[in-house]
Amino acid sequence: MDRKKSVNPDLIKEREKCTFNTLELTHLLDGSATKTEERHSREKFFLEDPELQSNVPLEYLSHKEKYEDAVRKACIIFRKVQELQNQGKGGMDNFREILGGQLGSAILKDGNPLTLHYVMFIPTLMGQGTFDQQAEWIQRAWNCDIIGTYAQTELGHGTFIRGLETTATYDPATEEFVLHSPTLTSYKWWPGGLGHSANYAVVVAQLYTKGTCHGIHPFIVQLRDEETHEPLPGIKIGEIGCKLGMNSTNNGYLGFDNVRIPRINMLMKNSQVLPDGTYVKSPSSKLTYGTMIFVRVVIVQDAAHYLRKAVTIATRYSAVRHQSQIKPDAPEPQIIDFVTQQYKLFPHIATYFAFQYSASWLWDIYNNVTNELESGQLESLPELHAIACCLKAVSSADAAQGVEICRLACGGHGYMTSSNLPSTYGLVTAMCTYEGENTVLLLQTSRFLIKSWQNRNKLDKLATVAYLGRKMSKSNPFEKSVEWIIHALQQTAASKIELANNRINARVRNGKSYEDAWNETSIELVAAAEAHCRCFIVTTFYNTVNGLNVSKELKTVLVQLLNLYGVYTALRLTGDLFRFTNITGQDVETLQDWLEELLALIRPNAVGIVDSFDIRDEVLGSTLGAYDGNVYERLYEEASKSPLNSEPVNKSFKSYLKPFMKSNL
Ligand SMILES: CCCCCCCCCCCCCCCCCCCCCCCC(=O)SCCNC(=O)CCNC(=O)[C@H](O)C(C)(C)COP(=O)(O)OP(=O)(O)OC[C@H]1O[C@@H](n2cnc3c(N)ncnc32)[C@H](O)[C@@H]1OP(=O)(O)O
Ligand SMILES: Cc1cc2nc3c(=O)[nH]c(=O)nc-3n(C[C@H](O)[C@H](O)[C@H](O)COP(=O)(O)OP(=O)(O)OC[C@H]3O[C@@H](n4cnc5c(N)ncnc54)[C@H](O)[C@@H]3O)c2cc1C
Repeated sequence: MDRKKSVNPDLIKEREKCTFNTLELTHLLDGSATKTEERHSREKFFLEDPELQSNVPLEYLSHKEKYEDAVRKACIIFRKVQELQNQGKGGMDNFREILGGQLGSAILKDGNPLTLHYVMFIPTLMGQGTFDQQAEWIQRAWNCDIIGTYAQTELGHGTFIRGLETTATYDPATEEFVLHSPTLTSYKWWPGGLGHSANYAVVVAQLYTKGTCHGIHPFIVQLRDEETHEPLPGIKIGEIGCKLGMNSTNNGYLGFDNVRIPRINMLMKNSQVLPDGTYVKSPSSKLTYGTMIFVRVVIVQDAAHYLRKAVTIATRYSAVRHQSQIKPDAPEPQIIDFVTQQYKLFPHIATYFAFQYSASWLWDIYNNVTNELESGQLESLPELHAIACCLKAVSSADAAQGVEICRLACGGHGYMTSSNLPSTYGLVTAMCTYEGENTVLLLQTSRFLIKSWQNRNKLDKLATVAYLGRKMSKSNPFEKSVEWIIHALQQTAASKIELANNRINARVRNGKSYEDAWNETSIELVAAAEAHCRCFIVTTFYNTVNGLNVSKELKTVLVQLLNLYGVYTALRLTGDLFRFTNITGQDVETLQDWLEELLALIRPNAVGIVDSFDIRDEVLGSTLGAYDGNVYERLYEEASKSPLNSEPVNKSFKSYLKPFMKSNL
């Protein structure tokens, strides 16, 4: 971070007030001082590369130019990643940062056309391919001799993947599969990089052999000539057009007209088609869905990273922006001194920590369960699926809302693209839809919760739902503590699950089918899954902070953030607490007082906390959030980049305005 330039005096004062060592927190969040150093050197390596600089702000480029610039940069980025990997530097961290919201979105502000190659194509080859298939494909993919994507969603179906229409029909005479798109709605639609970047794809299609449909399976399909990049015969391919955000990701469409691929291109780790067409079943049909779990897991971390960028921008801006008056005749205060402003910002700072700790927990569990699956143990898969679904849903939804609140907290200047908040919102809100639409994912979690509730006496091995098996008391006396909040959230989640279960049963007793009863109860089921997830996030935050070995000063701040997240969550669910715990109106006032106390306690450290995130100015990419706080100079400088300002009079004056003004005389 360049700290030499003149820094806004308000930010200097804020930094002097900070009561803890910001570097200690930076190291804690990175994992260690060495990890921080590695990150700095990685950032320098990428961000100071002259080939990765942009002269013209992205917004002023056409759709085509944006794509072409993104491909150019993506190639440079991944050449550099390969360089680092070859030097044995960084491993997985390089991918995490360059593909995710931290470093990746600094260089490719509106998405990376090669992300899917790394985040879904290679992981699917690894997770679904046999050893032979891995040997054949992974090295080529890894070297980027081929570029792939993950083509699952179709025009007609994204959520209900059992309803996909693309067919892969086995022909034993030639030992080939014939891929076909029988309808317009069966065209693949959405895959990142599919439009013009990828030449291969993992295509998810309905497998037919010996006249029987065996459901959806993944196939490796070549789409374009490896030399000329021309689409292969029978392949109809293109880009789907402009979107709310992510306009450089080259999302594409794809149709097949009886395209033949060799038998060995079906990914056969879990189920196989033998040369004579005999189908060998997978130990679990859900193993085909493995890549989706992986991506949901990494999205939680990504959502946290985008949120911390947004709160850094809005908090620094709020410290340098002066507006209005709190007392007559007093100077205009920093807007961060308005308690409503603190309420907009600080709970989202705390939320970042909450998501970060849940994301780390989830990543570890994901790796454990993946190892178990490798050795044929499938027992933990449903719990992993359930917790990954709700964490992906809640973290993406809250991060999107948090980014939008940060934008609003920056007033008019937050609406400028140069604040980087609109584009960050575009990237984050997409997460609510991709990799499983959030409502749908919460319903997946509630499926697991209902089953867990029905088996609540046998839950000892299931960590995330263990509380359902404990006797909980509605009369647990109120205390101003996170322990009480966790207990209240458990009570709430358990009661909501129980109620939803009872409502389904009642509907079934009244003659409804289980499926209709489920649909009629689905508002409550979603609410139950959300309550369960929020309870999990607070509990994980609590367990993590309690287990940390840090200085007293830093611990104090982390406990304040934990308390703030807890009380903020509890107050968002006040109605539920009245229904399911013995809380009184007086207790809610106590919680409200506590929230306000915490905002005041966090206020002197707010800038220090976001400084500890140690996000370089280039990564923030914001006129409002830079370390030096020179907001107005940056806004003015950015305005000068508008192509309209390159000439004093635009030609439209002569063509339209002047004749129009004259004709009005
Ligand atoms: C060396 C290699 C280098 C590579 C390194 C890479 C490193 C990366 C680092 C990280 C970088 C961080 C950056 C992140 C950036 C992320 C950017 C990503 C961009 C992504 C773009 C998005 C891509 C996509 O959107 S792809 C398409 C995704 N599509 C979906 O998600 C579809 C959603 N629908 C479904 O999942 C299903 O259809 C579902 C679940 C809704 C219903 O399925 P189905 O009808 O079959 O099931 P049910 O009948 O409802 O249930 C049956 C049963 O199965 C259980 N189940 C369902 N799903 C799963 C699962 N996934 N796993 C396990 N079990 C599952 C379900 O619960 C039921 O169980 P029961 O017991 O019967 O109740
Ligand atoms: C930016 C972006 C990138 C993407 N990248 C890829 C990619 O690389 N590869 C790929 O294959 N796909 C990709 N997708 C597709 C994405 O995975 C799907 O859009 C997503 O899974 C949602 O499916 P859908 O669009 O069919 O929504 P729908 O299912 O049609 O959702 C519409 C509404 O219906 C509701 N709904 C649907 N089913 C149910 C249900 N069972 N119960 C209750 N409500 C329901 C939803 O809650 C939602 O409100 C991408 C999408 C986006 C936006």
